[in-house]
Amino acid sequence: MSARRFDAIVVGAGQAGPSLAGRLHDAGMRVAIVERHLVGGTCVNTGCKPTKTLVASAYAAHLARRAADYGVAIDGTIGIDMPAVTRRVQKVAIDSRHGNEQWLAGMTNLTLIREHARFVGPDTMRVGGEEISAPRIFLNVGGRASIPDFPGVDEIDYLTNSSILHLQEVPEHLIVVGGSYIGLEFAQSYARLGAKVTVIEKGPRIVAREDEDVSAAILDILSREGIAFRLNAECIRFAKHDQGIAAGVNCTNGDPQVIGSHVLIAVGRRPNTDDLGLDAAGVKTDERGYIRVSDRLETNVPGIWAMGDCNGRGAFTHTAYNDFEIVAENMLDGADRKATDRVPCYGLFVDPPLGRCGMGEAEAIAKGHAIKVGKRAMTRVGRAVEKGEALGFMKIVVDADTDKILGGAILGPGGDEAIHSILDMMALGQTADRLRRTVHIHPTVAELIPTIAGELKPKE
Ligand SMILES: Cc1cc2nc3c(=O)[nH]c(=O)nc-3n(C[C@H](O)[C@H](O)[C@H](O)COP(=O)(O)OP(=O)(O)OC[C@H]3O[C@@H](n4cnc5c(N)ncnc54)[C@H](O)[C@@H]3O)c2cc1C
Ligand SMILES: NC(=O)c1ccc[n+]([C@@H]2O[C@H](COP(=O)([O-])OP(=O)(O)OC[C@H]3O[C@@H](n4cnc5c(N)ncnc54)[C@H](O)[C@@H]3O)[C@@H](O)[C@H]2O)c1
Repeated sequence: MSARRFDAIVVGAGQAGPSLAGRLHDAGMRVAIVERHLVGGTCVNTGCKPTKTLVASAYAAHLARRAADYGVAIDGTIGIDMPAVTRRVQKVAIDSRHGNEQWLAGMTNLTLIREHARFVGPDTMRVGGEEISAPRIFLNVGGRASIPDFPGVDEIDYLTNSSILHLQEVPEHLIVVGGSYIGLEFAQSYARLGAKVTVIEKGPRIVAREDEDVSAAILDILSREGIAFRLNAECIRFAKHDQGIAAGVNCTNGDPQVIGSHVLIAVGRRPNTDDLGLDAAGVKTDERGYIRVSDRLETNVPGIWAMGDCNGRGAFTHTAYNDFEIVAENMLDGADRKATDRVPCYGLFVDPPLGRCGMGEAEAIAKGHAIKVGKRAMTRVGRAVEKGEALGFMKIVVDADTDKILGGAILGPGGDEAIHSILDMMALGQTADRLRRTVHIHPTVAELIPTIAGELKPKE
């Protein structure tokens, strides 16, 4: 069988693939983009967009219940129309997906192939009943929920980040396994929509990649909203129960178990590289299946690149998109961009949100930095107080020897936005003293960032 020839093949229409396909197309190439499921990938269909839409509905419910705090009288009870919440969540995802599809359809020299792609050689892939080949292949295959082999897991109907977004009813008692980014966003959303929620986390604290003060503050905020936490939950196991599902949380002490109506498993992601035929192309992965890439995102096989979650260099939409920029500019504009150039950054969209950039205190110390830290509680941030949302804190971590900013964390109203004022200074390699001398708008949460940059204290 002779393969249909293209100038470039992009596998996966997630967060890097379509943008790259667009640039290659505009550069005059004949491009195939292969997508086996939904255009837009995880972020658009089952990740960022629908979850942040759900978070917004949950916030509205929360604020409505707090109306009296603001002197607003609501006559009657606050009800949740879950089918309407889900319709809204799905509409935002579907509109975005359709937008992406229309954009791709508008490219005359681009072919969207709705099939699973698998290598049969270093420049050839099987897609459905045909083979296609190109001198350049770009992998943007993303990842999926990892479902460990918990005892009993096959006997229950569990939810993932994908299926939970279609619920038509508020769960009576949602058990969330995994106390990290995915688990906590859903836990708070469903609690605010009226579910009883228990988070089961095997580690001693939630969001363990964060500094301890961040984990503790988020635990406090979520606990105050009535979410129950079972930490140090070793040997998680499941069984059917008269009232739904029983989750065993501690094998050593026998019985302790949580009985819930629904279980969401959110214990991490795994890359979609196991069914890509990478061996046929000779592309190497690490022991967890992430495709090994150089800083320029080239695999070990010339002519094959890997972008986004599947290369293990980032796990976010903005890192996937930045991967596209790196590959496109290096190839088409003669640039020399690298994944190592970017300052790590992300949000955790519980309410109030956490904005993060660079290193935390623990990481900075572990990497050998002597550090200074500036920190301020949201109770001392005017805008947070005025909004009636004075929860959390902000902090900045600075190298004590060079005064260079190493990282920041803002947990509080607008923390996901305000963090960019620290992030941009870091991207420009600036010092805390330079940040201290900037003037920020009053009254904002970001207004106090120069102030904390001027109140740094040495930290052991
Ligand atoms: C619940 C949840 C919430 C999230 N929230 C945020 C957030 O707020 N902010 C943020 O930055 N990130 C968030 N993320 C992470 C973000 O969604 C991902 O980092 C991002 O989607 C990665 O993009 P990608 O292009 O690498 O992969 P994906 O978006 O996963 O796209 C990969 C595509 O490749 C396709 N594919 C895979 N294998 C093949 C094959 N062999 N042949 C053909 N097609 C294939 C898949 O069907 C998929 O469409 C969230 C993730 C989840 C799960
Ligand atoms: N706001 C965002 O940007 C956002 C939101 C959601 C997801 N994401 C991306 O998706 C990725 C995956 O998120 P996640 O929360 O699923 O995974 P994660 O890897 O961040 O956390 C998994 C959590 O589950 C716990 N865990 C692991 N195995 C367990 C077990 N057997 N039993 C109980 N608990 C267990 C871990 O200790 C950890 O707390 C994140 O790394 C992030 O990059 C980003």
